[in-house]
Amino acid sequence: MKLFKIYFSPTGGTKKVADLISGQFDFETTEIDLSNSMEDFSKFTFSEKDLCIIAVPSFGGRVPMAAMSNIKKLNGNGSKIILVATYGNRAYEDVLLELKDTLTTLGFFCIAAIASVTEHSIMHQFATGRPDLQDKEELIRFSSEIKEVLKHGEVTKDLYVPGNNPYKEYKVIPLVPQVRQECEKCGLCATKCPVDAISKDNPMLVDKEKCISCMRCVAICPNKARSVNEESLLAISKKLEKACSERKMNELFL
Ligand SMILES: Cc1cc2nc3c(=O)[nH]c(=O)nc-3n(C[C@H](O)[C@H](O)[C@H](O)COP(=O)(O)O)c2cc1C
Repeated sequence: MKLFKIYFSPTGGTKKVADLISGQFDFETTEIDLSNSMEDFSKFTFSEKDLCIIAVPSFGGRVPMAAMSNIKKLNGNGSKIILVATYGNRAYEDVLLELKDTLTTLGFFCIAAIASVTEHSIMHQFATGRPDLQDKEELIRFSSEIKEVLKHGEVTKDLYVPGNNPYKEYKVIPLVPQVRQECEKCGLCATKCPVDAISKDNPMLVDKEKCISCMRCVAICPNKARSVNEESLLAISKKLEKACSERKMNELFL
């Protein structure tokens, strides 16, 4: 059995979770980074003998569009798949259902789903430091349960995952990171932007229409030259404080 670890992880939280889960399976592993705009996603071939793990963050309760457009280039060919939604302690709403619907149509067999809380990539005061030790133990336990089900061939035919269809309408978060003088135009952000929103010739130039506010450029800038507007951040944080503050649990659907 081969394992494919497929993820969209602009700031690394989702990848941490995907790494943790895939690390529990002792199979030869191929990584597929859905944020790599240079990748040819149609080249990957899966079979009934394979196991895939797909992990994406909740962006407004939906699968990020940039991830979805690359997911749609995959061909499952009967491969089993574990669905993972990460979220910043507010809600993941329709992410697992959207993943399940899409991947089933693409020929994958959804055998399990996990919702995992990870530090909020915009408002870091929510779910700070997660996945923490307790999360890690839970994710390892979830993986063991999935392994048991696989071992005994007791996989459910029609996996239940929460969510609504029609899916929640995606509301764009109006937070395009700004560039400050510290920018040395090294171009790292332009190379790593999942939607090519930053000019490679002049990284000070950002296409606001293309930007998905994923915060990758903010997270990876070696000079910390990118940040979101403090006032807007404060206003959004205040709005979400109640919904995000109480510790949410990770969940397993089998
Ligand atoms: C544009 C955007 C929208 C988000 N929407 C939600 C949301 O609806 N609910 C939530 O709990 N967290 C939300 N988050 C937080 C992310 O889901 C969470 O931080 C995730 O771990 C980010 O993954 P990454 O570290 O792999 O980039 C959002 C983050 C971004 C950047």
